Amino acid sequence: MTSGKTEVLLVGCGKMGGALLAGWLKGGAVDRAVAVDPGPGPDVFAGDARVTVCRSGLDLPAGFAPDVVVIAVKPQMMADAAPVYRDIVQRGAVVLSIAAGKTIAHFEDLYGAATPVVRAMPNTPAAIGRGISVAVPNARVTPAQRALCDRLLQAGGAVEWVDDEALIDVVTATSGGGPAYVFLLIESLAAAGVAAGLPADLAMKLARTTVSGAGELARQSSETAEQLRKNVTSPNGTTQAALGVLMAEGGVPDLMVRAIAAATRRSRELAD
Ligand SMILES: NC(=O)C1=CN([C@@H]2O[C@H](COP(=O)(O)OP(=O)(O)OC[C@H]3O[C@@H](n4cnc5c(N)ncnc54)[C@H](O)[C@@H]3O)[C@@H](O)[C@H]2O)C=CC1
Ligand SMILES: O=C(O)[C@@H]1CCC=N1
Repeated sequence: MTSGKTEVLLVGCGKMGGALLAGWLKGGAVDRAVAVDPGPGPDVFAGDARVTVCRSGLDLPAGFAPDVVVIAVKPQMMADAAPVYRDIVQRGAVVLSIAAGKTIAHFEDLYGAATPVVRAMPNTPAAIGRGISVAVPNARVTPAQRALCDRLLQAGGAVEWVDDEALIDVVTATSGGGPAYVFLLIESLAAAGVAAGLPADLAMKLARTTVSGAGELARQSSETAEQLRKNVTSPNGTTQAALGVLMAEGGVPDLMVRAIAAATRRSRELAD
């Protein structure tokens, strides 16, 4: 922090890092950001005077001492991307990682055991301020650093903090990847409508509007999801006929358990 200003180093400015940066700039959470990415991701921010784009971590502006280093590269790129920031982290920055699987211990090994690290898992609705993140700090994170990370994550929507890092793998499986499951629902609903005879554009409009409308209703309503489902389901009606298929053994509830277990396992594998 320079005279009360918040300075961020963003490592990886792709879909998730870019969405977060857009939110920080829009909400004024960040006064200066240096975005490092060898690809075109940060180019859309080049016209913003608060943003400096670097193609490599070796080209950082001289004397740059950010308050926080946000790690937003793919876990598979971590070994290439992250080590170069050791000096800058050791100057006092908190590390905020949103990478799937990579543990707090991974960053302590990389940057030193005394490094303050927050491991967080956001999701892509952060791009419209409607995401949700879950974060866990290590013991080195000061209250001010935690508050800073909270502000940065809040630019993308809601934030929850937990103490048990193992939960982050399950969060990754549930809300991190969750938007993809919902988009698959839209795709599947539209394709099934087409298979049953609807024109493709009408089927997609019905699927997209129904899923987003139901999502908004779930957000605004005080009723449980189960009750909202029952409100649609007339006894012995059409929805009940469909749910008899979707909720049968091996149907959506069972599939979801298997899907979340598979993603959680994968998150744990990505730790290495
Ligand atoms: N996409 C999603 O829904 C979510 C992704 N994440 C996590 O966010 C991280 C990034 O994922 P995405 O944004 O989806 O991927 P992405 O591929 O869109 O972005 C990654 C960016 O890193 C850049 N990059 C590659 N090597 C680099 C290096 N050496 N230095 C700096 N930048 C480098 C790439 O050019 C790319 O722009 C991953 O660790 C992922 O687990 C977390 C939550 C949700
Ligand atoms: O698929 C992934 O590995 C990342 C983490 C959660 C969403 N995307």
